[in-house]
Amino acid sequence: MTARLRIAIQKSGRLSTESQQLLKSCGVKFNVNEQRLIAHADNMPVDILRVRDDDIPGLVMDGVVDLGIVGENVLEEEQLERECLGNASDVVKLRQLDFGACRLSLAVPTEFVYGDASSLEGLRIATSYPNLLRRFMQNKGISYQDCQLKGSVEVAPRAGLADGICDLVSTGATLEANGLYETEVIFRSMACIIQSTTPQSDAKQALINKILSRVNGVIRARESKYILLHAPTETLEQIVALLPGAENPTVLPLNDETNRVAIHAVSTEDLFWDTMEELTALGASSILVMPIEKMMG
Ligand SMILES: Nc1ncnc2c1ncn2[C@@H]1O[C@H](COP(=O)(O)OP(=O)(O)OP(=O)(O)O)[C@@H](O)[C@H]1O
Ligand SMILES: O=P(O)(O)OC[C@H]1O[C@H](OP(=O)(O)OP(=O)(O)O)[C@H](O)[C@@H]1O
Ligand SMILES: [Mg+2]
Repeated sequence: MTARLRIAIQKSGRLSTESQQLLKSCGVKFNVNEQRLIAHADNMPVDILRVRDDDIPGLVMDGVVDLGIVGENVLEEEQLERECLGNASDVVKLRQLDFGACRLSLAVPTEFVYGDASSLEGLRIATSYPNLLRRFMQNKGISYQDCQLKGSVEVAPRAGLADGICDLVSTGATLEANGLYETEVIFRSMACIIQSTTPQSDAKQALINKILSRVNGVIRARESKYILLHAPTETLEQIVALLPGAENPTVLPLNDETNRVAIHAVSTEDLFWDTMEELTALGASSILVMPIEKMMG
């Protein structure tokens, strides 16, 4: 009997819904019970472990689970931490995913006059990412005082705990709400899927390859659109040139029309309103932009 593949995802937080959605889109059928930390897929030998995101890199590095979905920020921080302690920190990053975009940034109170990172020389910086912060400051040759907090880092300056912070930013709304401004990006991050370096049985590796190939297909499909339109033959070339990434569209005749054709194309990018307007100006009509559910080959 094949041992079940174990995949760790965040239990609840910024990555949990999209991690579950991604696996479901790859055909892994499971139901999450809020009380249970493990969900068994009923159509594949796959178990989903729902844990704190900070624990995911370690679980993969230690071979407790086979795959994990986690932010690159958390992965990099854990790798630096383990390297610092002289512990093994190997994982294989299978691919970056298309969600969880954020950046780890330095930020200071609005009234702080910031020139460059050396403005923080000798000051206290609050962070949940002490290793990423240390690497950045060491590379710049700047010394500072470390104030490690697990959460609510943004309130540290106002609470008198620190002079600046190093924390995750996406829209910047949290910084603004706390009277801080972003001064320096030290790490850019997306969610990623990682694999343990522990050798797998052939059956398990085949299942990992299958899931990865489906992940690739799901993400390619999400990044693509199926476009249908009618075009005058005389502006056909200009119209095709406007369709992003659609090098070889299908061109079909229209019933009872000699000077207009139908174009079917897969575009690797979304078609924005501006392009739609340019297409119409070139005589295109009946323009349909449709989502693609799956892609392969
Ligand atoms: N504002 C954001 N926008 C997008 N992605 C984010 C944002 N903040 C964090 N992330 C990404 O999502 C991951 C999880 O963020 P979240 O805030 O849910 O973590 P957490 O509070 O540490 O959760 P846990 O309880 O699992 O430890 C982060 O490590 C980062 O990769
Ligand atoms: O720039 P913004 O769009 O405001 O996002 C940044 C905030 O998002 C994350 O926290 P989250 O809201 O996930 O809550 P948490 O602090 O409980 O993890 C992060 O830790 C920041 O606090
Ligand atoms: Mg966490």
